[in-house]
Amino acid sequence: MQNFKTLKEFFIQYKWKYALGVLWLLIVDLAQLLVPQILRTITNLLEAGELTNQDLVKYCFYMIMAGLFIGVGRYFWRIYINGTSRQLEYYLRNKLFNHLQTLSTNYFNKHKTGDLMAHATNDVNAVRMALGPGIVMLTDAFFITLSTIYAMIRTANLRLTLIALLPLPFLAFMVMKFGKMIHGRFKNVQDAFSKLTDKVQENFAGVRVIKSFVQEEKEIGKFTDSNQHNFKMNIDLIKVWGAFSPLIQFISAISFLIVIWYGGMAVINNEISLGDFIALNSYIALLVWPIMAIGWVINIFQRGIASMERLNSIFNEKPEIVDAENPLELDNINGDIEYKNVSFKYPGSSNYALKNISIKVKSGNTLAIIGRTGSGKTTLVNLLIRLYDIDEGSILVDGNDLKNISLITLRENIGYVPQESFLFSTSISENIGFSFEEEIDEERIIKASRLSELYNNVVEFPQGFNTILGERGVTLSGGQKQRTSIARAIIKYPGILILDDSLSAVDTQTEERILENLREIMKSRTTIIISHRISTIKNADEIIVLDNGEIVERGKHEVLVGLGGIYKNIYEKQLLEDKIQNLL
Ligand SMILES: Nc1ncnc2c1ncn2[C@@H]1O[C@H](COP(=O)(O)OP(=O)(O)OP(=O)(O)O)[C@@H](O)[C@H]1O
Repeated sequence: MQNFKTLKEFFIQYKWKYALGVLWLLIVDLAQLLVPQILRTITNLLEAGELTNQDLVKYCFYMIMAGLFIGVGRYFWRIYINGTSRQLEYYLRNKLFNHLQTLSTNYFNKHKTGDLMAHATNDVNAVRMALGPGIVMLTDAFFITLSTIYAMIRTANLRLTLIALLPLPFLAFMVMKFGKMIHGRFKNVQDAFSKLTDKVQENFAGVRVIKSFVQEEKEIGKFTDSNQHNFKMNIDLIKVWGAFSPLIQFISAISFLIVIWYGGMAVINNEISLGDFIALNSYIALLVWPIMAIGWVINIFQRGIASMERLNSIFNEKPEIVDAENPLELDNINGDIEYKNVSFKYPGSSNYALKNISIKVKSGNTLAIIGRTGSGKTTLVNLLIRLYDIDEGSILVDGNDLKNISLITLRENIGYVPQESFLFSTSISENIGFSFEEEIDEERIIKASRLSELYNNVVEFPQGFNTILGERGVTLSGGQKQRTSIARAIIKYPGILILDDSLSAVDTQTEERILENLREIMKSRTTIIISHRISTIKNADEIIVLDNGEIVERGKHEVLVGLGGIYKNIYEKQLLEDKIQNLL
C-alpha cells in the first residue's frame, strides 16, 4: 500500500467521489440482501397456504422495486468509482509524461523507448484496475460476505451457517498461495510485453536500415522469439489463473452442497422453515460472487502494486541536470563563450571524451570544429546546452558559469541543429515554429525558410508549408530535413547557433548560400559549426581540430593549412576528391 503514496494528491482531490461510489455500492449490496428475505416470506406463506393474490402482487412489486434500485445504484457506483478510476488513469499518465519530460538525456540513453511505452500503457492500466474495479470488489467482498453471513445466522442458525461456511478458510489459504504465484508471473508478463514493444518500436524506427541490409528474415525471427516469449509468459500466467478460478468455484459449490444437504435435513427435522431453506440457498448464491471477488481482488491488487512499483521507480528518478538554487534569468545571451580546462567523461565511462579543453569565442564570431569521428565534437556542444554537466573545469557564457544560468534562459537562447535532424509528424510550418507556444506569423516562417534555403523547395509542394511530414519527416529528402532543422533553430534568432554537421546532406553551392545568409543574421551573435567538410568551416574566425578528445591544432584556415598537420591532410584529401569529382 506504501506504493500508492505517490497518488496521495489525487486521493485527496477525489475522496468524495470515491466515498459516494462506495456508498452507492453499499446501498446496492443491501438491496441485494433484501431479495432472499422476500423469497423467504413468499415461500413461508405458500407453505402455510396463506399467500393471497394481493400478497403476490405486493411481493412482486417489492422485488421489482429492489431490482430497480439495484440497477440505478449500479449505474451510480459505476459512474463514481469506475469514472474516478478513469480520471486516475488520465492523472497518472499526465504525471508520468510530465515527469519523463524533466529527466535528463542520460536517462533516455539508459532506458528503451518500448519499455517506457509499456509503463505508460500496461502499468497505468493495472493501477487503474486496482483503484477502480479493485475497490468495488474489495468493498463487495468485505461487505457482502459479512452482511450475508449475518443474515444467514439470523435466518437459520449459527451451526448451519458455520457448516455451510466451512470451506471458506480453505479458500482464503488457496487465494494466498495462488496470489503469490500470480504476482510473480504477472511481472514476467509485463517484462515480456515491454521487450516485445521495444522490439516493434525499434524495428519500425529502423525499417529503412533493415530493408537496405536485407535483414527482414532475421528481424522476423527475432520478433517471433520475442513474441513467443511473451506468449509463453502469458500461458504460464493463464495456467495458474486457469486453475485458480475453477478451484474457487468448486469450493463455493461445496458450500451449496452443504446447504442443500444440511439445510434439507433441517427442514425435514422442522428446525427451519422451507422459506428459510430457500433464503439460505439465495444467500449462498449471493456469497459466490464476493468469494470469487476475493480471488480477483488479490490478483488485481497484486498487479496494481507491481505496476505502481515500476511507475514509482520512474517517479523516484531525479533529473541529473537541474537549475542552481537561484539561477540567473537573463533576457538574452550575447554569445561570449569560454571553456576553461574542461575535461569530461560520459556517465559510466572510464575514458575521457574531452581532455583539457580551453576555448574563447567572442560574440559575433564563428567557431568551427573539425576532427575524426568520435573525436569529441558533438560532446563539446552537448556540454554547452547542458545535456551533461562537467566535473572538471568550467564553461562560461557571457561571463557567467553555465551552471548558474537558468536552463530555460540557456536553452531558449541557443539554436541547436543536431546531427540527426529529427522532425515531428506535423506540418512543415509547425516544425519550423516548434519553439513557440503560440502560432507565429507565416512571414517569420517564410523568412526563416529563405535563410535556410528551404523556401524554394517547400513552395513546390502542393500543400506548401502545410505539408504534413510522415514519421521522422520521410516525405523530405535528407538535405531538406537538415534545412528544416536549421530554419527551426534560426527562427528564434538565438544568441548562440550550433550546427552539428548540419550541412552534410546539402550540396556545396546551397551550403555556400546558407552560410552567407547566416553570416548576415549572426553578425552580433555566436555560431559554432561542426563539420567534416573544409568548405563549410574555412571562413570561421577560429577553427579547432579535435583528436581523441584533445585540441591538437587551432587557428584560421590559412594558419592550419600552413601547419601541415591533420587539418592540412583533410584539406588536401578533400581538394583531391573535388578534382576527381570534377573530372567525372
Ligand atoms: N552517451 C554516451 N555515453 C558514453 N560515451 C559516449 C556517449 N556519446 C558519445 N560517447 C563517446 O564519446 C566520444 C566522442 O563522441 P562524439 O559524439 O562527441 O564524437 P564526434 O566527434 O561528434 O563524432 P562524429 O563526427 O562521428 O559525430 C566517442 O568515443 C563516443 O563513443
